[in-house]
Amino acid sequence: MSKLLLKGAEVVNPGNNEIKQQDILIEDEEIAKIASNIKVEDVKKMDLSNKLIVPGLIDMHVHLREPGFEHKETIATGTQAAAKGGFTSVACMPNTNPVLDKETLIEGLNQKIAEDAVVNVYPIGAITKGSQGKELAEIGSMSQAGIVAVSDDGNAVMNSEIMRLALKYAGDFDLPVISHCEDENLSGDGVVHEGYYSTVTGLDPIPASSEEVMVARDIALARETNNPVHIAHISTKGAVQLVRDAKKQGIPVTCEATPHHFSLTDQAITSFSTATKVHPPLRSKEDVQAIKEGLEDGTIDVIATDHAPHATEEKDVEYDYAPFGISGLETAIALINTELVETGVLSWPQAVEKLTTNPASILGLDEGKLKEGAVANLSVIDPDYKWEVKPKDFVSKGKNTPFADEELKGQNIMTVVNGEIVYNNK
Ligand SMILES: NC(=O)N[C@@H](CC(=O)O)C(=O)O
Ligand SMILES: [Zn+2]
Ligand SMILES: [Zn+2]
Repeated sequence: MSKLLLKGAEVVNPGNNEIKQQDILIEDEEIAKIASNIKVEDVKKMDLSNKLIVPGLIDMHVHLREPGFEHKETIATGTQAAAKGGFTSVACMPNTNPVLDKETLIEGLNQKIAEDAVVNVYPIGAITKGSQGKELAEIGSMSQAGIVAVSDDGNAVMNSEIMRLALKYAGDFDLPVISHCEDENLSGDGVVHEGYYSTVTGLDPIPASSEEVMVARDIALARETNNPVHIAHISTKGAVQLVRDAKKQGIPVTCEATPHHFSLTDQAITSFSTATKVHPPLRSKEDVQAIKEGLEDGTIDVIATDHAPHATEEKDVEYDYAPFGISGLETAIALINTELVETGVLSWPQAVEKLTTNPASILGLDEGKLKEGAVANLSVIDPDYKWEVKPKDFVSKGKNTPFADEELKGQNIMTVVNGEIVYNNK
């Protein structure tokens, strides 16, 4: 039996908002014991004092790009980036080529995951065939193949009747619908948030209403069907308020925010760097403040990276022509620590809840808790570690980050998946 004893770490328990100094003993793939001062013989020991141990983090929104866009990312490189970032599980979006819209494609992906992934990967299936928004995809049979949600992420489901049917149909299989909220007519050819900085840069604007009308629509559909909708990458003040009000009425809606949307405002676009081009666009100072308030008061359930890697040559073009997306897995923990924990917006247990138990409950995963007898999925975070973001050091193929050369504090230093150390920088 292989045994590993993690000694003296600050163990973060999201459930009861506490941090407690404890040892954790891992035997094979299980957490055998959590207690203070565990004494055992014949064991590999690691001193982790002043480090945090958190339940394996779950990123419920990543783009792994396989099949079809292997030049941007693969299951191998994307999951290695996840492991480095402290994530032991990711849910991957179906906007690949072909779009993951049927059982055989999910089965093919599962095969690839079994061969190449270093962390747990849960596929998300498309809502509509080809994510074209016209006809429902084979949600029922994809559910047999193990998808954890459906989404046409990257595209809006513009037809409200299709979205209503999707909610009902997905509900029959207990699958949440993850909505990329964007009214494509309002977005038009826009590339940045509509406001002061779109005016001064002359870049084409995307109004906040493009997101908000769809959030309002999806809330109405969730109320009517009583099936859960999860709003991806929420980014505006108005959208946060809509979700807050909906939750008060008991409507089954949840939402997530990304690190880039709580860390950066649209001022960043004045660099004209295509690394700042993302869907939804980086928003105003007031919107960023509202995201932080939503995280703090629980309106925003989840922090997810929306890891959207693109090849350097694809981003190395004029702003209008670059693809939307930010490579996020390897900077998430540092941004959460720097922007939310150090500033008092969230405690570590509160942040960890949005990275473990909350996404697990939305996706129906039996994960996200450190407890004896559970599979050993955990990460070790050094909250004091200062480092500079160097995209060339990313293990993701996507070097597209707007945080290049920034000094951040906090980083994941070790990741354990199913009892095995898959990343170690201790
Ligand atoms: N977020 C992005 O800017 N891009 C995503 C699609 C998406 O999440 O909508 C991508 O697949 O590149
Ligand atoms: Zn999206
Ligand atoms: Zn996405």
